[in-house]
Amino acid sequence: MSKSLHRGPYPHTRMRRMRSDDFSRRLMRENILTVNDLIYPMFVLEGQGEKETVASMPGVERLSIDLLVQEAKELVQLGIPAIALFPVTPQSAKSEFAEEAYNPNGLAQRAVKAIKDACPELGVITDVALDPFTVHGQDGILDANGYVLNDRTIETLVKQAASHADAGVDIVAPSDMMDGRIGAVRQALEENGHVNTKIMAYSAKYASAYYGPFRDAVGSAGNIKGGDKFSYQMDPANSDEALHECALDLAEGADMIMVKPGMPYLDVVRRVKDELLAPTYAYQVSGEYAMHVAAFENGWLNREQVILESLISFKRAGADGILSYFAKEAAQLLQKK
Ligand SMILES: NCc1[nH]cc(CCC(=O)O)c1CC(=O)O
Ligand SMILES: [Mg+2]
Repeated sequence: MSKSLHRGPYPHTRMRRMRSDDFSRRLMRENILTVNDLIYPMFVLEGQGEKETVASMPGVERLSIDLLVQEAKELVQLGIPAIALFPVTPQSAKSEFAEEAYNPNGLAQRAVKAIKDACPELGVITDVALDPFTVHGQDGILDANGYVLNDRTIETLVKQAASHADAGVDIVAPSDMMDGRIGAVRQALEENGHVNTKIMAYSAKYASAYYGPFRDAVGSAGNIKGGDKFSYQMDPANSDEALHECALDLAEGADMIMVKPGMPYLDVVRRVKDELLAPTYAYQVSGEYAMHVAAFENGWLNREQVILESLISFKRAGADGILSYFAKEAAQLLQKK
C-alpha cells in the first residue's frame, strides 16, 4: 500500500487536478485502444449473394463467400489486422464423426482460400472444433454414453487443422478444450511444412451460457446432446485452473492464448497476462454482444460510448487483442475520433 501517500493528502493532493484539462487527461492515460487490437469474427454460408441475419445478434450477418470477400476488403481498408471465420454447415453435411471438418473443399477451407487470394495482408483465423460438423452439436466424437472422447477427437482435430493450413490459413484456433490437442496440432503442422502457421489456443474456455447466440448463428443450438459442455469446458468458478490450462497450451506450442468469454472473466485475463507474459487475447462473445445491443436498441445505453468503454476494459485487464463482433464498428469509431 501506497507509494502515492507520501505525496500527502488533500489539499496537497487533488486527484481532480490532472482530470481538469483534456491535455492532462491525455498525458496520464494508461491504456489505448487502436484498430490493431481488434479481431472480427465472421459467419460464412454456402451459396452466392447470400446474406442472413442472426435473430439473437442484431447487426451480425451470415455471408456467402463472395460477400464475405467484399466485406474483408472493407476490413483491410479500416486497418483491422485479422478475422476469425466460423462456417455455418448445412444439416446434410453433419455427421456422427464430423468428416466434413477436414474436407479440403469444405466451406471453411474455400472461404480461407478466397479471402487469402483477395486480401493476402489480412490475417485469417479458423476455429478448430467439431461442433459445426457433428449431428449432436458437441465439440468432439462421442462414446456410447454420450461422453466426448478426448484422444479420438484429437485425431479428427489434427486433420481439420492440417486442412485449414493447406488452404492457407494464418492462424488455427482450437476451441474444443480437448487435452493435448495443441501439441498434436503443432506436431502435424511441423510435419507438413507449415512451420509459420500460428496457433491461437482457446486455452481458458469456460462452459458459459453467454455462447447461446453463437450456437444460434452457426445452427448448433438445437442439437447439443446432453445440453451442456461441462465435461470439457471450464467451470466459471475457477481461475487457478485457467493458468494451468494456459501454461500447458504454451508448453505444447501455442503462440497465443485466449480467455473466453471476455468481460465476465477480465480477472482471468489479468492473472494470465501477469503470470505467463505471453500474447493474450480475450473473446467478447456472442452473449456479451447480444446484451449490449439489446440495451442500445432500447435506448438504455449509449451505443458508441459503451462499445469503446467495453473494449478499453480488455486493454486495461492486459489483453493484447480482442475478438469482438463490434470490431468493425469500433474501427470506424476510432477512425472518426
Ligand atoms: N467450439 C465452438 C465455438 N467457438 C466459438 C464459440 C463461441 C463464440 C461466441 O459465443 O461468440 C463456440 C461455441 C461453443 O463452444 O459452444
Ligand atoms: Mg487444455
